[in-house]
Amino acid sequence: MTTSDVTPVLQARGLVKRYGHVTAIDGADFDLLPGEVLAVIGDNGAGKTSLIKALTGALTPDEGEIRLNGEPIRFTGPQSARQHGIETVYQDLAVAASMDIASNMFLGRELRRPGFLGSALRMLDKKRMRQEAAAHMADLKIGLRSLTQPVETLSGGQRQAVAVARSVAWASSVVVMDEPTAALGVKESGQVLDLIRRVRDKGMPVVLISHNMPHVFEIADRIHIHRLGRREALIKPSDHSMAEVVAIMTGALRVRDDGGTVVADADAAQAAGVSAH
Ligand SMILES: Nc1ncnc2c1ncn2[C@@H]1O[C@H](COP(=O)(O)OP(=O)(O)OP(=O)(O)O)[C@@H](O)[C@H]1O
Repeated sequence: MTTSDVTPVLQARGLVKRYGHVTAIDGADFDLLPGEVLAVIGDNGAGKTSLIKALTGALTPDEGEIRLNGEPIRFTGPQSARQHGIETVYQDLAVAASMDIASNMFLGRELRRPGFLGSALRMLDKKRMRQEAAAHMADLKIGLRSLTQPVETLSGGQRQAVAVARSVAWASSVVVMDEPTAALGVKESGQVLDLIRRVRDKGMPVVLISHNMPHVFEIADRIHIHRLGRREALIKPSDHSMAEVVAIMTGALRVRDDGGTVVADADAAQAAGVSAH
């Protein structure tokens, strides 16, 4: 079976978003296949954030179509995307620092005690939240000593693991991660990359926005290269060198339909030390 036979989990065609005279998304396409880690890369200002916002309901595109599991869909906001199983892990490690790990897993989706205690007195079912949080952590092989520990006592990598586990627990279709290793050291980044692999191996497709080319090459099944508001290329890391990918991202090389490259800007290609093939 080729990739063209598979229905993408999340797909976009011809997305456009204008802010006054600035066109942040300029006819962008997007395809995320089941079970893959798709890296989204591009220069500063290329429009990655805007594209991801459109795909996660945080902005409404002016034009174009989004499909979820083959069905056209319109998100009315981030909540609507979440209801459709799309969870986003934001760059700023969006966790409530003073709350414990289990409470963070259920932030905004707290479980109430059964019966009157929950429905009338709104009492939380802390025991069940801890049990379920522990099960999710174990499922992703995240080793944390105690789930009653406040998140502020965790390392950056552990916090990121909590944020990832939370989104995986609630996602039924897609997990989007915005620069998940940006704030982390080498060892912690490695642990988060391992975690992303485990998420993928559970069958959950991951969209990974990253500026870190070694991380992208280490973990991505395919790379969506964004340039000037649209998808410039969709490639496999095994088919291209890192220098080529950077050259495609900056416009020095262009990808042909057969996957080869042509020089689009001779000076820039020479400066980047790449040639067409
Ligand atoms: N709310 C907004 N109002 C006006 N212009 C915007 C807005 N959001 C984005 N833009 C513009 O759209 C373009 C794309 O921005 P976007 O943040 O999507 O790029 P990016 O690839 O994510 O960049 P970076 O990697 O630097 O975060 C930029 O020129 C930006 O200034």
